[in-house]
Amino acid sequence: MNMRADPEAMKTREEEDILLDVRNVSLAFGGVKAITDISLNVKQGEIRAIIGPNGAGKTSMLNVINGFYTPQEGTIIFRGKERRSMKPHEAVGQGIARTFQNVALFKGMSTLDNIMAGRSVMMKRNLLWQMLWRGPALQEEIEHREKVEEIIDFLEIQHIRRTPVGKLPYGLQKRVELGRALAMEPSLLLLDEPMAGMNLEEKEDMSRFIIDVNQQRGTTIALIEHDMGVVMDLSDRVVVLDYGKKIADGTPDEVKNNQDVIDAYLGVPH
Ligand SMILES: Nc1ncnc2c1ncn2[C@@H]1O[C@H](COP(=O)(O)OP(=O)(O)OP(=O)(O)O)[C@@H](O)[C@H]1O
Repeated sequence: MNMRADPEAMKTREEEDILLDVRNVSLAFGGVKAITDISLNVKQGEIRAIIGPNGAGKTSMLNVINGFYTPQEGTIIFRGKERRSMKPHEAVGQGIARTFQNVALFKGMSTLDNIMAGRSVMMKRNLLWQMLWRGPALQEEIEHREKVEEIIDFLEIQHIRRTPVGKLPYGLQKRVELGRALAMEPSLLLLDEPMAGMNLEEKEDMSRFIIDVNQQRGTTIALIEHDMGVVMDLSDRVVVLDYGKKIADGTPDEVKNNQDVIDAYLGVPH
């Protein structure tokens, strides 16, 4: 049978490609509608951007995806399974990790320990287990440390491994935060404004690492970013929100030339 000619087979293949499917989600805080009936999906292996003017609902959407907020309406299907409510720590267990708009690291701890802290969510052995069975627990810790070292090499931050992160320039702090999220080995990595507050050189470095994470580690990425140049360069597909609604969804070129998007950014009333 010619698979190309079979619409059902093609549909199934497309569904298999979808890692995250957000369907008709609405979220309100009291009377404030942060998200109104938004559907979007993230395909396996892509870099997906969520953009829009201030207050458009981007962060709310990221918080819905990672389980921090439970929407009043709609469904979320991740890796083919529907879920309605989930705690953020469960998101990590399911393979979703994120970074934050303002760096959220343990400032007094070293780079190494911060990334190790990300890894600790994956450690199976609890304290009692470690006391009773030192051998296997030690072996497990060695394996986790090897993974952390691999991330430190990958992000080229060997030279700051012992430095307390509070003493690092902002761009490097953001890179350590990326490392901590990678330590969770996510299948979906959420980045909330990864370039915020960075200078041009730091932005170029971060862009390169995001592409490397995607291409070399095969991690699917969904990101919020205000820097349009970065978004258009990095993303495979872009969804545009405005006043909590989806106004466009497509390739960077399609979105760039969409009149609703141009109007939203220029502040044209609609
Ligand atoms: N916890 C909350 N309580 C009440 N209202 C909220 C809350 N979080 C967001 N909102 C409101 O929901 C709307 C969408 O906010 P959100 O932060 O998701 O937008 P955003 O696109 O991420 O904006 P920005 O680019 O400024 O970060 C705004 O009107 C905001 O005031």
